[in-house]
Amino acid sequence: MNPITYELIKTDKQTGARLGRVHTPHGSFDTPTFMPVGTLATVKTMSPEDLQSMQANIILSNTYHLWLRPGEDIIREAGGLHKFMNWDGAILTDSGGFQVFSLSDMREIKEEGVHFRNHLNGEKLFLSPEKAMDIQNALGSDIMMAFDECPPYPAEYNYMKASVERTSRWAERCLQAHNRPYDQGLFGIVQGGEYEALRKQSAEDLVSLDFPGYAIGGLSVGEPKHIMNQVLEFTTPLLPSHKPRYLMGVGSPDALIDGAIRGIDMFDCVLPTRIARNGTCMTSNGRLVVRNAKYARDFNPIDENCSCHVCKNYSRAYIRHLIKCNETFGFRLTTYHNLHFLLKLMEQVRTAIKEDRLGDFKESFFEQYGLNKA
Ligand SMILES: N#Cc1ccc(CCNc2nc3cc4nc(N)[nH]c(=O)c4cc3[nH]2)cc1
Ligand SMILES: [Zn+2]
Repeated sequence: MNPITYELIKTDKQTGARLGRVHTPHGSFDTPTFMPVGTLATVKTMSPEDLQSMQANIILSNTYHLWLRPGEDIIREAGGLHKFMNWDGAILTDSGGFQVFSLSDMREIKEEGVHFRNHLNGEKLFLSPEKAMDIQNALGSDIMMAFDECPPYPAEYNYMKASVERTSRWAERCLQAHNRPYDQGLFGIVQGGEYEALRKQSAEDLVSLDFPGYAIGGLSVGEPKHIMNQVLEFTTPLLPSHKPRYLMGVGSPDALIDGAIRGIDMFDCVLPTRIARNGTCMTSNGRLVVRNAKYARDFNPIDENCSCHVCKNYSRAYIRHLIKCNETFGFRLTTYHNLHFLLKLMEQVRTAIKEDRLGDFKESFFEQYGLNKA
């Protein structure tokens, strides 16, 4: 039994977008979809009930962070991450590769794994493909990510080539070490930077290992938007059409639409939750910085086109007041709205695919959101 299966329902006649459905041991979800990020076993300020009410059905958590705090043994003893955080939807865990490279200094990449310092206390640590799999097995996530290197942008061709080849060897080691193939899915992560030949090499290496799904890594690392779109255009066709494709770290409305158009099924990003905590909201008319003084007496909802309970019951003036006073409830309200906004956007994208009009939807959304039509 393959724990993670994908059903391709239809493709959009106007673009390369696809409507699908992913099945996991903790439920199924329609794609394209957005996955809220819950790095430390919580989507910051959201309860599982909040997430259910906005119809989130898969969230992310993180191997590196949970390994450091509270440690995978405690989560294993709790019966796994679902029990520990009281979430019965699907969970995808990132493998820690990206966090090691983005959070800690004194990194030393060797064939066996990465030596680095704990970003919290400076102690020396070592993470390998095998260790990353052990931790994710203890967490019991439904979808695990292979341990990879996410090189910086830009990176020299020769460096990137060596890195891709090592990431492919690490992916094979992850498959060997993955001891719960019957109730956890392991996704390979395609690397290769902006280089078409290396993306091809990475995709071919990983497709030959027959993972149940594939992530496109090494993007959303500071490259210009058109580079990301180009990489997607020549990478997604290299991946099997009957398996899910996950673009890591992408979460702005325009990038979600552009990614879906290029055949991506799953997205995650801390953007909606992070900007919410500094009082910035996503709305159908673009970003709204609700902490600005101009909203002090504005008793309208964050977004008059939004049906979420925050927009039905609370005003910009009230939310601004809470944020200015650093009241946690204020962050709950902006976070709930932002996540609902992206989940609703993906529902609109799925409907547009159903009706073969995603290209038209992009035009009208970009127009109203105030985006150029790049
Ligand atoms: N606010 C905010 C905000 C903060 C960070 C980001 C960039 C996130 N980008 C990103 N996450 C990633 C995770 C990844 N994980 C792994 N294992 N491999 C990747 O190549 C990878 C690439 C990523 N690129 C975007 C918005
Ligand atoms: Zn709302």
